[in-house]
Amino acid sequence: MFKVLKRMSKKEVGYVLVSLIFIVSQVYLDLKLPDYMSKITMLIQTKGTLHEILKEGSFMLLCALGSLLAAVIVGFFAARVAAGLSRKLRRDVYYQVSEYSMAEINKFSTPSLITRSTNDITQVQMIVAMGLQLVIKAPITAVWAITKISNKSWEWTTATALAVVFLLVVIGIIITFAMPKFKIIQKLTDRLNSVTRENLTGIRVVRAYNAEGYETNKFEKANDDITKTNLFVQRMMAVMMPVMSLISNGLTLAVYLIGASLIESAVGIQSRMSLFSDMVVFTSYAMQVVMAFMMLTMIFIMLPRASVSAKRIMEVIETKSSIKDGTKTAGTAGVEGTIEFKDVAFGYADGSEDVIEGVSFTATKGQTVAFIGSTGAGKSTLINLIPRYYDATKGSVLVDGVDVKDYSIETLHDKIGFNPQKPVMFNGTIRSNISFGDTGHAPLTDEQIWQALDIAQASEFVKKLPDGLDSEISQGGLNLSGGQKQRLAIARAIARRPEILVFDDSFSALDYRTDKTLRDTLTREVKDTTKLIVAQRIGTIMDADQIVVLDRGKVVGLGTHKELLANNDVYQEIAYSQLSKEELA
Ligand SMILES: Nc1ncnc2c1ncn2[C@@H]1O[C@H](COP(=O)(O)OP(=O)(O)OP(=O)(O)O)[C@@H](O)[C@H]1O
Repeated sequence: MFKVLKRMSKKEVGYVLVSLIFIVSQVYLDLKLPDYMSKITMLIQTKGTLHEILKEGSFMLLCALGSLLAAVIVGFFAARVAAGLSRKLRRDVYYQVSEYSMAEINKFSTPSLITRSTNDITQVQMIVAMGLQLVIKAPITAVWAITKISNKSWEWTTATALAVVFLLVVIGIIITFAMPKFKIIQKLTDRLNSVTRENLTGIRVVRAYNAEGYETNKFEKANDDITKTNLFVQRMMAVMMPVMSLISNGLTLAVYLIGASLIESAVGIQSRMSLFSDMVVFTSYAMQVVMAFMMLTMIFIMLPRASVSAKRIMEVIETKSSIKDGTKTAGTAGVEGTIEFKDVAFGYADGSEDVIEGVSFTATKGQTVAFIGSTGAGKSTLINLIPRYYDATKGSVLVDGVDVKDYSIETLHDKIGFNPQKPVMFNGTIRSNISFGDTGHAPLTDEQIWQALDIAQASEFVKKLPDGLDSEISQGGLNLSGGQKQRLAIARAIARRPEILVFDDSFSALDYRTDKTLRDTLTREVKDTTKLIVAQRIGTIMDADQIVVLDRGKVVGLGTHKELLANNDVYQEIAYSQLSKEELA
């Protein structure tokens, strides 16, 4: 929690300090009220004039108004500090996560990162807003009120001390039982998010497989768990409030009982009067002490959950990306467009088995290099090493003759047009999706966008849309077909005008004819661009300059279609399972 608070800006610290002045004034004014009450009581008993009573009453009213004003000002500053801090935290989390490699994102999981940047930050915001008012006010009030009553009758003081002890016991019980529950609430929120997210993103599959019941059970379990935990905590709170009232009312009663016996045993009207006035004042102060402890209890209730949240936020902020940015902003002259893998190995987790081993090959400028292999052979993993979504654990990946680790990430990504296995579309228009991403080139003209769409075989369907390039694309491209999304994603990569184009199974949703036309157009129109193509279909890669055959993470064949068909068992097996001898010839 402390680490989170340290992230406050100087201005916010300034607000806290100013609030401090107003909090002290508020406590001072609140504790002044009983004095006026005492004076008014005395005046009434000693038959003071109406003018005198009104005068004291006006001061009392002014104090109350002053206290109210101070409370409003503190509330205003507290809200500003809390909102400012949470904005900063959201920003810090966002920027940190943007720098994460896939390894860190997988480590936290997407639903957890979403909970951390929303719900967890809200918890911290709430505790800061309330804490600023209560954490500072409660102890000041308690100490100040105690000093005010300590010189009165010891019987009354003892009664107050007993009430405080009771309060501490209640707080202790709450901390012991509720705190562990609060700690798990955030984890349960993560789970609920994860289950809901999975169900929503996979809704079509869920329906198609009549798996609503199964998914509902999963959701109900997550929902029940969080509800039970919340109920437990709320019940504790529900018991706590009446117990607190009981203690404070019991204290008032005790003060009056003690007062009655003290007054009875006092001699003379004057001393009785003074005792009565003391009793009224004491009750007020005692209430302030009890109130202060109640405020502290509120903090104790909220603090554990907020500190768990703060820890979860700091975990994200303090986790550094395993991908360290390099410094180079240019490749070696004369070898532009070259990609070289030198004895590369990679495993997903520390100590886990390598899913890629001893991979070596070179693709030169303008070449098309294809990767083929059975499911899980490591094709996607291999090409993910080029834009450094993961870093090779052994060997090196060179782009333009320079190790990818030595490039600044921005330079490296500017060289690559990467097309992941699942095409990703963003909320916006076709234009915004194609001209997505700053490449350092001038902004794309409509002509360039249409050219990219032409190459990607997407212009035909875009032209048919009523708003052409300005047609809306909904989040995730839900209003597009799988093939349309793939073509737009391919157009986006081409439009970047990169040195290297990487297609991870990007032609799978295209029919054979479109697949062939697209590849022919690519070869013709972007002939100087190096193309790396991962594919399942032999037809897609037959014309490649080089084909890398992968099997269980190892290169088991390297050559042209003809060479591999003649002498590579794995390639032959894949090829003959898809096409006839005549088609392959
Ligand atoms: N994020 C990940 N964490 C751990 N293991 C992974 C991860 N992604 C892939 N793997 C494992 O790495 C191996 C290679 O997977 P990869 O996705 O590279 O195969 P692929 O050849 O592209 O398969 P496909 O053709 O089905 O896409 C598989 O055994 C897979 O289980």
